[in-house]
Amino acid sequence: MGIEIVEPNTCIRGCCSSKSIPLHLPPSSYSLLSPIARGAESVVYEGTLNGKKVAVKKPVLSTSEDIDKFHKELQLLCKVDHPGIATLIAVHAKPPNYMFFFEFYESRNLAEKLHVEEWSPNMDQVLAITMQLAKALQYLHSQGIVHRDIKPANILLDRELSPHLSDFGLAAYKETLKGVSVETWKSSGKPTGGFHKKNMVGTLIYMAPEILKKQVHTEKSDMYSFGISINELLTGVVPYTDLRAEAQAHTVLEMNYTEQQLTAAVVSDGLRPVLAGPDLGVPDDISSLIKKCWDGNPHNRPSFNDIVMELDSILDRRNRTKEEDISIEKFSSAQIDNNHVTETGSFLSYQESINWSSQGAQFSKKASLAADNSVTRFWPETASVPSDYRPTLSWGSFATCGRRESMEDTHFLLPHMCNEKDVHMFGIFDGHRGAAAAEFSARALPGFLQTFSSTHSPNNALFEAFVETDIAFKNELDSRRKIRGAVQKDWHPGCTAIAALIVRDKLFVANAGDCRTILCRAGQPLPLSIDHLASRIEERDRVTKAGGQVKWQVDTWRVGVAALQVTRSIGDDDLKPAVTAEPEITETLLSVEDEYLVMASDGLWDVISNEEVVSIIRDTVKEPGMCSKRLATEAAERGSKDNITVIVVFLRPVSTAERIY
Ligand SMILES: Nc1ncnc2c1ncn2[C@@H]1O[C@H](COP(=O)(O)OP(=O)(O)OP(=O)(O)O)[C@@H](O)[C@H]1O
Ligand SMILES: [Mn+2]
Ligand SMILES: [Mn+2]
Repeated sequence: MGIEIVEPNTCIRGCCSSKSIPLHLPPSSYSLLSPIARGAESVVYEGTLNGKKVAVKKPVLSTSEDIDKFHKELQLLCKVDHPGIATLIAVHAKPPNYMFFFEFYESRNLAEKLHVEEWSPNMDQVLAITMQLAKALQYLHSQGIVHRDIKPANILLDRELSPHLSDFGLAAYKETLKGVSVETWKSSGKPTGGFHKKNMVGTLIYMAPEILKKQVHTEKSDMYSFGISINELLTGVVPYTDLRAEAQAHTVLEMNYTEQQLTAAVVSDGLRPVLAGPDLGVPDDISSLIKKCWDGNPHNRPSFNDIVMELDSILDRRNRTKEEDISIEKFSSAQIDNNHVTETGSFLSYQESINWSSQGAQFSKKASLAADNSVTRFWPETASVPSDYRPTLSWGSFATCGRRESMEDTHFLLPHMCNEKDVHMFGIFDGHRGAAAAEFSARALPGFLQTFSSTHSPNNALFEAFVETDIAFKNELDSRRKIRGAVQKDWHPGCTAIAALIVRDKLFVANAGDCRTILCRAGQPLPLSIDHLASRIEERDRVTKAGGQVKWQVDTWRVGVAALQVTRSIGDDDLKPAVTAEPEITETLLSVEDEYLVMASDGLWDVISNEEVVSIIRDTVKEPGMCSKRLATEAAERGSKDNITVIVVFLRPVSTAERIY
């Protein structure tokens, strides 16, 4: 890229040097644009270097130990060069600015790709990624380097979706690890915490049992994390938050465990995530390779030389059977074509075949197309004194139909909405009289919000988005009602809805119905919505004034002939306008005291109080998906009879130490 290497090309201490990577940059050659990730140990920016888009990793350096760490990471990065490893282009290794400049990888990290975008790769893509990673690790190990933090969040994908291993913050030379063991440490007499922080590195769910047992970290632990990560790639679920639990693993997977219990289960009971198997179309040879990688005994795990060889022969076998398949396919598709004409009409009835999600998505698409025409951004920064505070988000969700036969809850997760780095939105919809309204709204509402973002304040945009979603759904139903037999005339599906919108340091929660959002602030739950139930006097009055009927029926106050318990909703057009779609909205200024948000459908709040939610999370691995699952499972155990959907959004970075214990 034509950056001149200024001799001597060494760091200021002289411990790092490189022939090809410039270690000194003229300040005019680079600039930092916006931050794209805030980790526990660094901030990663999008930036430019000599006009080229790059990722700039700027470690947080507060102690001299941190600076040692920077030099250690740099020494390693100067040594490695492999297509499966994130490419270091240049470095600024002089005080006060310590920065790594990396090739920019456009398609995010694998964790976001799988769990935020909900990407489901096909088997060819999985195998290509697995092979490239295995080769990168084979190379690293051949150089005597152990990575120690292999996990999907540290696997970056380029445009072609090829993986590049990144984050050498914990990597080390094999021989330097040999000196550290529980024995040598014990004699030094330091408190236990120090040992854990320094040596129990990585993220709990990817950690090999020997590390959890506080034995020494060897290169064999990389194979373990590799196995867990590839299994996650195949199943698409975060380890131990799996719905597809097999009977034998089920007891522990009920999520009734704390970090310590999970550790104990992994170490002593040999607990592992549910293995990707034939039900997902995963061939046996791949399943058994994963099993070998996560064997409890490090000596039984294959080396990366073995793994690459095994993958080679798996790919080989696959290519051969593919050739056979193609000839079979040609034959059978010809047959289907012949039958096609006679078969029409024998499919599902029309009513069943309406896909309400995609109807909603169409509205969303139309709305966003309209919004794209204006160049305006989402609520651009105004002149009025904005605070510097920006929450650092991580999010996860869990949804289960619980004891019900069908699932009528839906939700959406839209962090960094429309590529706005400081605008995020999350929502839950709890359907009744069918799932149609919930399915429609989860897709339509974000699109409407977007349309109003250029003309309305966040408050008003949320309000209008709820109202417009309700109108769009009614129109959609009405037009179906005109087609004979399309939908039943007396069918009036509805849903409650809650949406949380974060715009920089402000949080807006809009609610219609009995989903609920709480904020954990300085360890205490702060409710951000009030349930709209007919049992509330104000709501009962409002409904009656608007022409609705509220009666005590069976066990509680209910609205109309439909006997609805909630007094606000989207849909329910037989009860409009009394049961309004107009939300109540709260506005909260966020600050460092704010820890996380919990949003959930009434299936959770029926049996768990706000305070209990906070104390359960206190006791759970600080991973939002796990917290969500733990809460939902707890609610199910306590006898909740409803569908349960939970979203947890952390607002502060969770340090590596907290993630472990
Ligand atoms: N070269 C890159 N191109 C695009 N995105 C990147 C790049 N490097 C890092 N990122 C983004 O920044 C995130 C954090 O990077 P990295 O893991 O190197 O930082 P960290 O501070 O060590 O984080 P952690 O909290 O995981 O220890 C990555 O998960 C990825 O989303
Ligand atoms: Mn990382
Ligand atoms: Mn790191």
